[in-house]
Amino acid sequence: MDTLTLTRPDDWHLHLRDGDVLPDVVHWSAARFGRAIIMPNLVPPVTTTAMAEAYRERILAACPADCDFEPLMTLYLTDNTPATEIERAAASGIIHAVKLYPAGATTNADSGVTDIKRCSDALDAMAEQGLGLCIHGEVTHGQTDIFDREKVFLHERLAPLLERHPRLRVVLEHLTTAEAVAFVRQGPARLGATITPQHLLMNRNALLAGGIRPHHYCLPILKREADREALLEAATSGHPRFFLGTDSAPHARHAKENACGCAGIFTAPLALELYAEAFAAAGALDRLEGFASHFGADFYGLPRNRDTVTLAPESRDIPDRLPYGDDTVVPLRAGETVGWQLVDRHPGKARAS
Ligand SMILES: NC(=O)N[C@@H](CC(=O)O)C(=O)O
Ligand SMILES: [Zn+2]
Ligand SMILES: [Zn+2]
Repeated sequence: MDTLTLTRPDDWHLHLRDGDVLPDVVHWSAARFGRAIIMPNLVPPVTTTAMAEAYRERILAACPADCDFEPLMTLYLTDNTPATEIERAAASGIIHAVKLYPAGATTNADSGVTDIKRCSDALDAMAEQGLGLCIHGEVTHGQTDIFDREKVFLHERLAPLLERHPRLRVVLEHLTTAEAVAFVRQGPARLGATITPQHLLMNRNALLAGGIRPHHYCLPILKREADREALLEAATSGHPRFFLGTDSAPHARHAKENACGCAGIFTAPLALELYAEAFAAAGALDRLEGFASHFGADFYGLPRNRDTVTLAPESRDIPDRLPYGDDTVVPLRAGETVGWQLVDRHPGKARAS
């Protein structure tokens, strides 16, 4: 089979963490993607423009010397984010979205929003400034079944939010259900969505059948096979409001292999390769470039990348563990293989600006 050359893709949902693990994490993404939307759920969260600027500098310092990776920063929305902070963020030129974590919904979401109506001023300012809202779309009230949290969020939270803020651009992150796919399709042109490789390749059997697999635990949690099929259909459909967002989310090995293991799957070392696998299995490799390299940039109003990456359909072994500061991290497919290899990157040629 032939190699596959694509416009260099971007990752519209990425966790890089901070501190001594940063150099161990960022190079994987920088080798594959031109830009990435960097999630702000650090401890403490990135709630101000000044914090985002400092974090961006730390990311750039941790990048390999020859890379031209561009971190697109985000702000962490809280009940108290003032409209002035949104204006500062928009004026900074380095912040490209604001992230809504419903309080308690996921990893480091404790400072998230308790009631989105408290954020009306900030959301108005975002619509005014053209700054989009990225959403972890799950309700958090304890009684809602974990498998229903996304579905309930769509109708109880997202639909009213879109109505109250008719000019706000929204990205519903990491879709996991057929309901979410339908919601986005029926939604307005200002509603986009990202899809992860794990949700294209696995259903909840991969988490729970024949033993519990903590490295397959992420939020929103893996759903049924019918949901996976709907996601794969959406991703490979050529619909321009579905685009790539890996949600690569590293955690130290012991924090995952734990009686109370935390949520997040580390896919950065093989993320693009996993998408190629999913698209190849669907017979839709010709649709990968739109999903991975065009639609996200178009939605964010940014120029498409000019350079390319090349993948070959050759099996690559994935190590059991990878370095993670003083610790190790277990990537998806640890001790197994992925069916594609990154063979070449043609760097240097900048994006149109
Ligand atoms: N996806 C996850 O399971 N975890 C993410 C947070 C998130 O994106 O919800 C993380 O930061 O670890
Ligand atoms: Zn999330
Ligand atoms: Zn995430």
